[in-house]
Amino acid sequence: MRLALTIAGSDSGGGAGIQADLKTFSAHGVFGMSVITSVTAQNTKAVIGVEDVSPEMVYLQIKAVFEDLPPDAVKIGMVSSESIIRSVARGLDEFGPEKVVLDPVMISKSGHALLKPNAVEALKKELLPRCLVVTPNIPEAEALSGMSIKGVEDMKRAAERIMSYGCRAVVVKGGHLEGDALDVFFNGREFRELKSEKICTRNTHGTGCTFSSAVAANLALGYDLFTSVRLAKEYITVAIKNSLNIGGGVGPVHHFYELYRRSGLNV
Ligand SMILES: Nc1ncnc2c1ncn2[C@@H]1O[C@H](COP(=O)(O)OP(=O)(O)OP(=O)(O)O)[C@@H](O)[C@H]1O
Ligand SMILES: Cc1ncc(COP(=O)(O)O)c(N)n1
Repeated sequence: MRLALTIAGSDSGGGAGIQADLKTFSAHGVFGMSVITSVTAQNTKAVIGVEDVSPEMVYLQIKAVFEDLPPDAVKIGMVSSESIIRSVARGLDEFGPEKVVLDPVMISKSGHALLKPNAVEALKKELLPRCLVVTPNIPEAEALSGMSIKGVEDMKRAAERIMSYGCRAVVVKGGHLEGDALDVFFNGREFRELKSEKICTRNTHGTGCTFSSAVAANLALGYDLFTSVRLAKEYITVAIKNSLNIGGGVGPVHHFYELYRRSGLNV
């Protein structure tokens, strides 16, 4: 059995964060483990409360997992504050996982800040250099690169700037731009574009969390980095196509559709 760890925030509504990550790991047949950085009270409509876990407790969860169940890949999502970022960096340094995927979560789909504005610099300095791949959406890539992004050429320039912080690859996700859902992969040598048709739905809660944890699951399964990203793009596209119209706001993507379909169960 391959093992994957998510270090992220809890979403009580089950659509994003830790909950989306664990569902994604299970759908890939990978054993999922979690380090909870923050507890959010949220649903499809809003985030109504956020309480951070103490930095020491974040570190202890990492230690407990690595000392007994060393993961084959790690995904990092919401890390909220500078002190939590430092605890995660301490854990990564101590246990040295090679395959780390960072989804630099900043703002929820419902518009709530999930990263303190003064923590962006810590994210760049402390976490980017310790990651194999970073997967920002357009606003996150703008914040990390300090440039505005209007199209694919800007996505490529931003990816180059983000690489300069020391990660080994970047995927700039284009879900927030008009037109096709086009993502740009850059590994410092070549750019590759991953394109799918834009699916017309408002139910896209948790797309970024799901995409990055699918990349981590594929890395844990032993695929190379670009194959892991390409398979994750296929996974998120099916998950959005079958997203769930539940709740009164932005509904979640559907993780088990492909699994159910293959096993002949009705969904
Ligand atoms: N409507 C859509 N149709 C098809 N693919 C989409 C759609 N929206 C997003 N995607 C794809 O989903 C993945 C996640 O991209 P997105 O830009 O939504 O991330 P995100 O904003 O970080 O998500 P989140 O809001 O959950 O943090 C990317 O591969 C993107 O191309
Ligand atoms: C705990 C947590 N982590 C990440 C997101 C981002 O997901 P989205 O942008 O789809 O709201 C979220 N809403 N909550």
